[in-house]
Amino acid sequence: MRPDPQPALLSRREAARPIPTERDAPRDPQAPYLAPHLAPYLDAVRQGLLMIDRAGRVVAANAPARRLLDSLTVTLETDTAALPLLRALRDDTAPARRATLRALRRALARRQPVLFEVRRRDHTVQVELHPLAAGGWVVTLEDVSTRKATEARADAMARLDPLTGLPNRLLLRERLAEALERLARSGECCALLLIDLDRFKPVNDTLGHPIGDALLATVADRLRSTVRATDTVARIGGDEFVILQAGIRDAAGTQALARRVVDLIGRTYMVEGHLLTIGASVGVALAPEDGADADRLLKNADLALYRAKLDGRGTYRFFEPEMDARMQARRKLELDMRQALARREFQLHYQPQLQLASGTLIGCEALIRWRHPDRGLVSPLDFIPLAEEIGLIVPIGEWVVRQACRDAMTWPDPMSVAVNVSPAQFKSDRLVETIISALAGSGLPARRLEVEITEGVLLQENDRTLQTLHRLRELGVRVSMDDFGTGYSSLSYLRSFPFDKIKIDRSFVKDLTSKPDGEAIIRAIAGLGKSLGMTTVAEGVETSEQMQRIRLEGCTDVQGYLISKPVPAEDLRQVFAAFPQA
Ligand SMILES: Nc1nc2c(ncn2[C@@H]2O[C@H](COP(=O)(O)O[C@H]3[C@@H](O)[C@H](n4cnc5c(=O)[nH]c(N)nc54)O[C@@H]3COP(=O)(O)O)[C@@H](O)[C@H]2O)c(=O)[nH]1
Repeated sequence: MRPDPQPALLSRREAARPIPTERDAPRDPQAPYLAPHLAPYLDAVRQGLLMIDRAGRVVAANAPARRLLDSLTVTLETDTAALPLLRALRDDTAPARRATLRALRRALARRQPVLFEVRRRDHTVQVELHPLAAGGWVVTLEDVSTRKATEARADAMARLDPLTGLPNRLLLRERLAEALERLARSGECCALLLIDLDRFKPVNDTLGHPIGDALLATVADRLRSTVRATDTVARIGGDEFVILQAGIRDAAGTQALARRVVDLIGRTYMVEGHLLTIGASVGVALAPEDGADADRLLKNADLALYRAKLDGRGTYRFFEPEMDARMQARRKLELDMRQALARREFQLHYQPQLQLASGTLIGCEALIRWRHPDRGLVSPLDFIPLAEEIGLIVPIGEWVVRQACRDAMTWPDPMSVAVNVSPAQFKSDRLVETIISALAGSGLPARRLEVEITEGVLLQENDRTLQTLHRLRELGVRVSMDDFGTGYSSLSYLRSFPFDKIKIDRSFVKDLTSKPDGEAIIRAIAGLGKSLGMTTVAEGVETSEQMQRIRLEGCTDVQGYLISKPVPAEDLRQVFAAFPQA
């Protein structure tokens, strides 16, 4: 069969007709120029279909097209002129309408395809115009309401935290941008309160994630309950929340809110039968004075939060410009420290320890120094805390152990070397392997190495820490408890691990001559060491009188400026020569 030469939607007779004018157009809405035998097929198509002839008139429409136009409250009459019809497909909002009409006009003039959406309340119809090579247009209409609703729902979900239902970081940023824009117009202020939960991690780690999740949901409820409807509470990280306080006149209201947050979060929780206590640290930045854009405000609130944590947590701090300067200095120190190892800027000084009974030197404590290219010799007090915080203490500590073992190999046997080991090194899992490799690499016998730990080490993950200490002891390495008497539970730690040595903190030695109880404390510690079979070293001995008293109280060893200040490895030979050999 030969193909029909006529356009599919028109009968031969109809196609041969001249293009109707508005005046002579038939007015039967149910009878467009659709070939009757094709109508059922085209009516069954899901999309609406309109044909516009060269003269710009709608010459064919299927049933879905009519239905869709109906839903948009646009009446399609047979032989309607297309342009007014398209104009009637206006969006509800003026800017969208203008944009659509502009796009339409341009497309019609240039005979280019064009696609736009028409929204009427809960209806959205997508309209697409395709120019035909022979003149005229095909218009398709499609109801995209469901798809649009699904997209809108997904869009909303992408802006919410699924656990708490609070806005997430994305939505917070949008709200913050809106608030900052309003602020520029209205002269009002807004505040950003960055909230970090204190002691949340142990809850998660010890009781499991379901309890942690339930706790976070309750925290979210408490925060929601304490803000106004115009404020935004968001969750932007595991245990990080933000309150965007909008439309404030001064900082007093923000201060009251920050105080309320700290108090509210610090109250006890009952979660699935567990009585829990956590806390909150809050950093506050005000706009516009602390920043007129979202990034700066968040950064400054973070600096204030850092300060709140440094000041003991469970409190709030407002941003102050000096915080930024301090943070910059800290960042510079961090950058320099990261390079210091590779540039060999660290060095070890050694401070000898004297055995009182024999009068001989029995070993030295290794104390790190940093020879900074601009700042000169930097005290460990100025960089070890930061190195611990950022984890750099692990590689630095490794270097200390290796270097100390190498140096101690040059000293007379049985002189030992003591190295300070930080809590972070215990956490890293590498400590035992590092020590084994440092001993093997240097040839130093394990009995000549001593590890000094403080209470901070024993405070963390007790079982694992004790396991590590026992492994070191099995190797033959000695373990001593540093700064004894300064912590909360020094005594109880003596029961948890059989230390070889107790180092009495130098504050007790300082008090020896000035406070009446000074002597009694040193006597008690020395007695304790003796009964437990541990040696006792008094630190910070600066005068002969102190040494005399310490000897009388029963301490076995001393360390301090009286014997020698910490000196570089190359100066040790001189120090050793001043004392009798063991
Ligand atoms: N994790 C690591 N910590 C280390 C390392 N090296 C040092 N440190 C710790 O830094 C703190 C400060 O050390 P430093 O400035 O070296 O001070 C030590 C001595 O110089 C000082 N001392 C010794 N005798 C006296 C004295 O008679 N008077 C006086 N005023 N000070 C004296 O005491 C510090 C030794 O303390 P301790 O470690 O408790 O024995 C300090 O906490 C170091 O531990 C390192 O490599 N890793």
